[in-house]
Amino acid sequence: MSLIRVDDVSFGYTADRRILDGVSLDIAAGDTIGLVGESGSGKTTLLRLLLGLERPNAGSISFDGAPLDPGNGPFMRQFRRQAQVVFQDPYSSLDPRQRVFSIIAEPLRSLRIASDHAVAVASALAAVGLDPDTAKRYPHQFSGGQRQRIAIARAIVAKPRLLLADEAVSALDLTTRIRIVELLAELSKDMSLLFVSHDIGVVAALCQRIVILEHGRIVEQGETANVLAAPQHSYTQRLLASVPRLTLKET
Ligand SMILES: Nc1ncnc2c1ncn2[C@@H]1O[C@H](COP(=O)(O)OP(=O)(O)OP(=O)(O)O)[C@@H](O)[C@H]1O
Repeated sequence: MSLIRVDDVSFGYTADRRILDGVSLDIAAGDTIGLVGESGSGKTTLLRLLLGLERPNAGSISFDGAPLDPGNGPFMRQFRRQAQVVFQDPYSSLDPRQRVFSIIAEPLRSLRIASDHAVAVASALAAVGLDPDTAKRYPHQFSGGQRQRIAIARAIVAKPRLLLADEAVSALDLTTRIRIVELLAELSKDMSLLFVSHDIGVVAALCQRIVILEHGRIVEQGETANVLAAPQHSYTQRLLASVPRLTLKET
């Protein structure tokens, strides 16, 4: 069964401009999906709809078979526990005034999860390959790659079933990017992953399926290897021709 199902969704921030147009997408347990498109194609907007931060103007989104209704508080609390997000910029996404422990434990507090927070934070730090001592320090004491690991630890501390990553490696240098992609690949064994990126090379290394968005419409989707080997749509062909390739082996 679908974890998230997007059914013929259209959306505009204003009435006069449609950003997403008839988008349908299924994310099942265990899926790793790369959502690719040029800047402005609507990737982040789709992610905002998936998070319940915006409502579709037409069509529907469901999670675990139930409508994703931002107005339904108890449902959204359950949903937020199960779907977490990592953003692009590890410098602005972590509160500089809080210690790392408090940052990572934030979803446990806000979702009122009554686990042992110290144990959960230690386990999340271990999962992202950071030393337990990290918890006592502040974000400014870490590099961009380490900060992104902290942001990922926060996203996985409540053991979500779906991780949404919005250009989560784009701000990192090449070597760090490869490490974080490897980390996400490891974590995706235990959760579904929707990885938003303009970088087809990273998606090729990480995602089993690829979805291509052009001007708010899905123009092509399928197994990444098949789509990349024989892109059917002219937009995908253009994207492939213009984006430099990156594979995990290029270290
Ligand atoms: N809050 C907003 N109000 C009005 N228009 C918006 C808003 N956010 C985004 N847009 C517009 O929606 C369109 C799609 O933006 P979106 O951020 O979803 O694209 P994207 O594919 O994620 O781009 P990028 O790769 O540059 O992040 C753009 O034209 C953008 O200007």
